[in-house]
Amino acid sequence: MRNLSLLTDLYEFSMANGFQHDLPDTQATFDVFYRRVPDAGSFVIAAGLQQVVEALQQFHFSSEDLAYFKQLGLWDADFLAYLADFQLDCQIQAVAEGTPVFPREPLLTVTGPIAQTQLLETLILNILNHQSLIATKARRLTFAAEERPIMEFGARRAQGPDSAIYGTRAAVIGGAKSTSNVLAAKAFNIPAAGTMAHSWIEAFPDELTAFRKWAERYPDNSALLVDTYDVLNSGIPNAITVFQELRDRGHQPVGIRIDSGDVAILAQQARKMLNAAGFPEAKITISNALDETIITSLLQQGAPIDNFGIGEKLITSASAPVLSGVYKLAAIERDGRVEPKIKVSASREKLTIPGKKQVYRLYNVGTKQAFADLIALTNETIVGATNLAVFNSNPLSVDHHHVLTNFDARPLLVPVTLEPATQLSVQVIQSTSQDQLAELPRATQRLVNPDVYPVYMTAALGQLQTELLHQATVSE
Ligand SMILES: Nc1ncnc2c1ncn2[C@@H]1O[C@H](COP(=O)(O)OP(=O)(O)OP(=O)(O)O)[C@@H](O)[C@H]1O
Ligand SMILES: O=P(O)(O)OC[C@H]1O[C@H](OP(=O)(O)OP(=O)(O)O)[C@H](O)[C@@H]1O
Ligand SMILES: O=C(O)c1cccnc1
Repeated sequence: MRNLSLLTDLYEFSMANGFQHDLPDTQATFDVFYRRVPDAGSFVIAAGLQQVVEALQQFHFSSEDLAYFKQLGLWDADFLAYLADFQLDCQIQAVAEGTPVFPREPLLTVTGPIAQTQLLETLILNILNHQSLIATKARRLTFAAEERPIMEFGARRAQGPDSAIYGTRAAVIGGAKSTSNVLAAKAFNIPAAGTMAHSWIEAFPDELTAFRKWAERYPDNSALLVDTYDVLNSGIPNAITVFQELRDRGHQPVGIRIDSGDVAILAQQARKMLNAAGFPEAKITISNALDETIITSLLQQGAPIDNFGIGEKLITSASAPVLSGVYKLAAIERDGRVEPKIKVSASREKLTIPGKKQVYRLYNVGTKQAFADLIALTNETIVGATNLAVFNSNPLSVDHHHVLTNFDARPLLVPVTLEPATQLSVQVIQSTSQDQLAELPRATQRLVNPDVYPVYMTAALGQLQTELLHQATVSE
């Protein structure tokens, strides 16, 4: 496992050095949250916690790191000695991977000595922002595909090895069923899947020979790529010939892949031809720069597609390539006294929510129907109450005050162990993610103009935010 402890911005070290001197014995709590959902969706699928845990388990500085720091000449000997003996002493709380999370609510919190918590900012954001972005994109694609299987095909177009490997992991959390990426398949125990490239077809004297050679070698994995020359006049007729030969030898043909042209029309024609030839069970896979808009359109056109192969638009989240998750100071603590902190900015949207917090998912009583989330201070007790006054957590909201009645509340942030522990498989994460999505109002999940899901703050938290905002603006 790599040590990623230097994968950070220089200023984190510079601040940590200063904190060691100027704020000794000070604990801090930072929150990770985001403000805007990529692709104008309504939620993000949280992903990457496992890799955060692994990075933190490894967090230390080697003798080469220390030699490099010395050479930089920026920090004093005390701080270098502190880094040499570095022992991470932070507590992490986080939502489970695969949880749909909404703007402004913390999906991970870090509490510990302020120098340490500051040092972790960039690394934690790097991991969570990437995987959550790709998991969210995969969820959109899965929604568009109406749960038809998606094969992740993006390794060749990902932005380098890490984004291919961890992007694939995130894609499966978001709903992809298999991957062509062998390293990711092995690392995360994901089904490895694939068909063939055009080069296979081109390398033989003709298409029929290429299909036959493939079927001889892989009689039970005969997904044939039919668009190298002419889908309707050559690709499908040749595939049918080979499927008949396979059946005569006692094998079940898998299907075809179409990778160019008007894939709705070609899939319709292909379905008719395969059915007429006695292969109604042969699957049709489509690929070629697919995204959720194209998939929605293809299904609206009635294209009889069984599987989607999706590469570049998934692995790079091409239409929305950034998730701007942030890491903001929520509180500091000294001599047992907690001091909540707020960041006021010229843009009201960027006002942070102060204090040590918990996030609750609220359900209609006795049901699994979630109707809102609630951010509360950790020292508040949230039970299914009648008449709980709350504030909208969106500083731009107009309907600021609400009263909630009769709900069940489930806390989302749970303690995360940094001790070695059994990992959940990505398939289990995918399936619990789907269960959690099923709890949300369906209209929050649609791809275009989804309903806004309310995220409230308790009255105590709302008042704290208002007070701190007032103090900060008065003291300016
Ligand atoms: N019926 C359709 N409706 C909507 N989008 C489609 C349809 N058929 C294909 N597309 C999409 O349109 C885009 C362009 O398709 P086209 O076949 O022109 O691709 P291309 O990459 O230019 O062709 P080629 O792969 O042969 O070079 C692709 O993203 C493809 O998935
Ligand atoms: O378009 P994407 O969503 O990224 O899906 C992956 C693409 O990668 C392959 O094309 P490529 O031209 O690289 O190789 P090929 O010869 O196998 O078609 C495949 O045929 C898809 O078109
Ligand atoms: O197996 C496939 O069909 C495949 C793999 C990667 C990229 N495009 C297609």
